[in-house]
Amino acid sequence: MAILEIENASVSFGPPSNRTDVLTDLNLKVKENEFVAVIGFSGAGKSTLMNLLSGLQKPTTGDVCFKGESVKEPGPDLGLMFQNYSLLPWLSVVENVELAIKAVEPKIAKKDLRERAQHYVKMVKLDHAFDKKPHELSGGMRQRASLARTLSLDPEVLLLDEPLSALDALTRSELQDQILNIWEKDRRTVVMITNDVDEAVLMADRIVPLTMGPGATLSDEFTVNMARPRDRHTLNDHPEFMRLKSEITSFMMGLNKESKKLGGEIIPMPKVVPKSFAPPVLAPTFKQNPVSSNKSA
Ligand SMILES: Nc1ncnc2c1ncn2[C@@H]1O[C@H](COP(=O)(O)OP(=O)(O)OP(=O)(O)O)[C@@H](O)[C@H]1O
Repeated sequence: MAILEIENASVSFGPPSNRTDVLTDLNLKVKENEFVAVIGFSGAGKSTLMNLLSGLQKPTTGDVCFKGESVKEPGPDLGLMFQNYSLLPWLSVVENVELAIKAVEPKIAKKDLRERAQHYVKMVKLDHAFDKKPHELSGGMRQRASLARTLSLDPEVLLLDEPLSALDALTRSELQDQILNIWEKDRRTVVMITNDVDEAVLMADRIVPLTMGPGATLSDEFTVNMARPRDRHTLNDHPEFMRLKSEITSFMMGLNKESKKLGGEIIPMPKVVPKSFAPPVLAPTFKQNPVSSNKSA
């Protein structure tokens, strides 16, 4: 049975007279302990999809179910890590995590609260930055703090919205490994949004492409039949990795071409002719150069 399921869902914004259909006919079944990557272009509706899964966004039609029950609102079982960290700037790393824990366990004792928060901060290897405020952290450290905060809710499903998008290649690899370690050790279920094909093949069991918007939908998935742990250093010699990478990349490029063909309506611009481009004539403000005036004399 699926732990998380989207059934024929769509999401539209705006009044009927000016409606934007962002997602249409979505169907997805995520099994317990699975790692599913959703891959899509910028603006396709990836964050809207994550909001839908987490209960932050209600479907316009259809349903989203967690363990067979309709998801009505966000809750600790579905832990969403946002793309833009969203840490509170006046709180330290450990206090940001404490705030999340207190939201689900308001009566937790102060000592337990600190211990629990520290446990998650250590898990993402930020021990050296317990008391630092977000502005004192690098982008990668903020991503880690944000991940620690999501993990501290102890969610059954981790919903990661492009968690590594703002990172340089080295930090990105390091955090990919940390997410995989946490997933493997705690056997959680993960749905991760990414726009990086290599990352999706390295990390996921299944990769589901999101087509281009408006009215984006999930297309047929790619199954990653590669044993774990996957060694990033030898991936480029792995025939299955190369095959999948090439197939997914061609598929995504095909989507891009298709959407350019469809979205080609050209709106004619009104013919506006400026009166004049000539600069205004200004009165001379400089004195005549005495040397040149001597020469001409
Ligand atoms: N609350 C809203 N009201 C109206 N339109 C919205 C709303 N939220 C999202 N949209 C529109 O839905 C579309 C998809 O947005 P979304 O943020 O889900 O895309 P995305 O794939 O996550 O983009 P990116 O990769 O750039 O973050 C965009 O055209 C956006 O303008």
